[in-house]
Amino acid sequence: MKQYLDMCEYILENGEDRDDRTGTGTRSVFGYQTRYNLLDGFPLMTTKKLFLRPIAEELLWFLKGDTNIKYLVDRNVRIWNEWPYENYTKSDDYQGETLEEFVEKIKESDEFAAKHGELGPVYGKQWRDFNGEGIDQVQRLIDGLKNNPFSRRHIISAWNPAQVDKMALPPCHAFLQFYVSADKKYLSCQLYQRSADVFLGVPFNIASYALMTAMIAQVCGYEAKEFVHTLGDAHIYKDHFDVVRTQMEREPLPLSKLVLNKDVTSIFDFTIDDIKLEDYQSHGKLVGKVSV
Ligand SMILES: Nc1nc(=O)c2c([nH]1)NC[C@@H]1CN(c3ccc(C(=O)N[C@@H](CCC(=O)O)C(=O)O)cc3)CN21
Ligand SMILES: O=c1ccn([C@H]2C[C@H](O)[C@@H](COP(=O)(O)O)O2)c(=O)[nH]1
Repeated sequence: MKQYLDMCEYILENGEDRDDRTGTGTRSVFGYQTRYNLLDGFPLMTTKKLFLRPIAEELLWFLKGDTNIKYLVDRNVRIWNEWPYENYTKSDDYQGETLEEFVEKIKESDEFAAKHGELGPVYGKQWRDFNGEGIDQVQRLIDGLKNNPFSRRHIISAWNPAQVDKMALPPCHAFLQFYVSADKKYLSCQLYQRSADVFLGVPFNIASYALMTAMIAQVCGYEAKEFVHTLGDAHIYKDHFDVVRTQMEREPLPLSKLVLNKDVTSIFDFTIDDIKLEDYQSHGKLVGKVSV
């Protein structure tokens, strides 16, 4: 995934240093596009070790229309915990619990999770029930891809101006479009991501949408071809500069292969056991702090 490393280099060399909402500070460029040919292999980063499981669990959580971290916490996926915790520390119920203690309470109590594990109407809600009006964008997408492949309206939007204020974090990967090849063999996907944490978030986002494209392709009778990733504010947090430079010194390795259970015919029927990665090779893990 040389494209990704080239992007890191481009940002470090050409970006402007800016303050940001989290207070960490970033180096950032506006507008950058990378393309991943899914026929070459599955684009899970090879220059640092990642696991597909949390990424796949998060995608299944979106597809369920779920917006409470309990589903993720129950499966030991930690990536969304900081945001409800932030809100909890500001609530009347807060008794000085650490993040770990908070997560333990989410796991143990449905009631606590219902009250404090909600992220608001984030991705899953907008995908499956846009604006709370029963509009299932995923189902419409699937129907459209099957029945009207050459439509230019194969869109999913997580960006909902009427509800962004109610979300713990407004959607970053916000606008998706799909495209069927002229011979009706291949499906491609483009994502517009308004804000991109290039070290932590972007490797997750690439793998997540590559996986989603493969799942949608399977249930619609296509083969996944290309993922086009278009970024708005593409930034590297200051406290990631060193790990990113380390990563840039590493040679990309051959890509892994995604294997989906071929018996699944509805996008809503996939489970984690239907999603397997083969021949994943990577360099060692690289750790960076997540800015909240
Ligand atoms: N600043 C920031 N960056 C993000 O990427 C981000 C947010 N905020 N807020 C919402 C979500 C949460 N995301 C996250 C959060 C944490 C990791 C992370 O820590 N990844 C580790 C592995 C974690 C694990 O496997 O449990 C990594 O090595 O990539 C990744 C994406 C992506 N998003
Ligand atoms: O899927 C995701 C979700 C979030 N991010 C990053 C991008 C930014 O660094 C933060 C969000 O902060 P905003 O101030 O709302 O832009 O999270 C990501 O890269 N991928």
